Amino acid sequence: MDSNKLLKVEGLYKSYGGHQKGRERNYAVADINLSAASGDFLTLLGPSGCGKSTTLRCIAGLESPDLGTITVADRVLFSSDNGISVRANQRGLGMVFQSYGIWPHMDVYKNAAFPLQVGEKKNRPPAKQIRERVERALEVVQLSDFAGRSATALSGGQQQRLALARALVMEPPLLLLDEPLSNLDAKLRTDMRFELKRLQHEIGVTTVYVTHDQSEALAMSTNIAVMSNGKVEQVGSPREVYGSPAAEFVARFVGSANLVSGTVTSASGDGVTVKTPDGLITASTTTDLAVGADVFVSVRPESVTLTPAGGERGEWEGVVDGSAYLGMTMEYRVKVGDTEWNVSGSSESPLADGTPIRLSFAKHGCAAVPMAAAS
Ligand SMILES: Nc1ncnc2c1ncn2[C@@H]1O[C@H](COP(=O)(O)OP(=O)(O)OP(=O)(O)O)[C@@H](O)[C@H]1O
Repeated sequence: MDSNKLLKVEGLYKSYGGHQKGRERNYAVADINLSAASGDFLTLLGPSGCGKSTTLRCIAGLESPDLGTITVADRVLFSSDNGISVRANQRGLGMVFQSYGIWPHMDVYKNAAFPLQVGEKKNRPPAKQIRERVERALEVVQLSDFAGRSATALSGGQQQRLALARALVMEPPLLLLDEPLSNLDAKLRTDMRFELKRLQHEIGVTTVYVTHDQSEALAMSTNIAVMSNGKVEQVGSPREVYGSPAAEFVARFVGSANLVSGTVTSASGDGVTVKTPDGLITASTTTDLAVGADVFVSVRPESVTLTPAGGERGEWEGVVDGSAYLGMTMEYRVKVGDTEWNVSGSSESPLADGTPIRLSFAKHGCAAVPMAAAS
């Protein structure tokens, strides 16, 4: 793994509830390998229970892993091989969780200053430095004008920013955020997405972010680790995991892709042709797929073009089975053979339900992934 990385998680395993002799250990996360370069925004994305929070809590020092190594800025925080386990409050990391943990009896300034004022007096920074750091953090999150206000008199978004300020006063090398936007209403959540990304970029603090919301992950991250069942399925840029999923789970979970099964009939470089019951389709792939391999082709709704069809039935012909007007775009349900497809199209000249149509595909929106053994 690259030694220039600010965060390195290697071979991380964590099980809960002890181990019963003779039974196979049940890992909440197993063999997690992750890294983040300085300034990266790494998101752990996956469905409930896949192990995102466990991974984050192991990095924070709130859980003790069974095995593995965790290094931040060349400092080993945990190593099962070397018996190292630095306590959470000694790791110097910034954390914000779903419940912001803001003290209701303190004003905004005192809340932000709190982490610098706890602990033994001899370890605290001098008062002048505390003041400067708190003022800087409140300025970054644009709460300077609220310093004297009671924390309970803040809106949800302002409380979220205060929690962030409190994590930033420590000037941590790494910021850990566990679903910090999940308590906000939909509109504020979208606003805070931009805000958080702007802040993170401005401060340049390396961030690990946990969410199950794929649009949040796509909008904010430099890298996304897609997790399922305690494992990392793929790590890549938002464009990579959305446009070139490497595994069936990723294709299903990220975006609302159509998955069509078929067999590879020709393979060249990074492209394959796949025979499906409804026709041939050309797709890109990031995995080595041989002729004869069973695959799924993931086709993004926006990569399909619908044109009215008539006369003889041929390849990739179907019927509009439902539609929804979404302003700029139309969302269509299209019946092709036995399958229902999701297709988005322009709302300028909408197609009526029951219209016979032909589907064509943009190759860059079609990605072939190996069929998972269990499916
Ligand atoms: N304290 C615990 N004791 C026992 N099992 C736990 C504990 N915490 C988590 N688990 C289990 O470990 C697995 C991973 O949980 P984790 O909270 O890491 O998932 P997650 O992806 O963060 O889910 P969510 O999005 O719902 O928070 C789950 O099966 C969960 O039930």
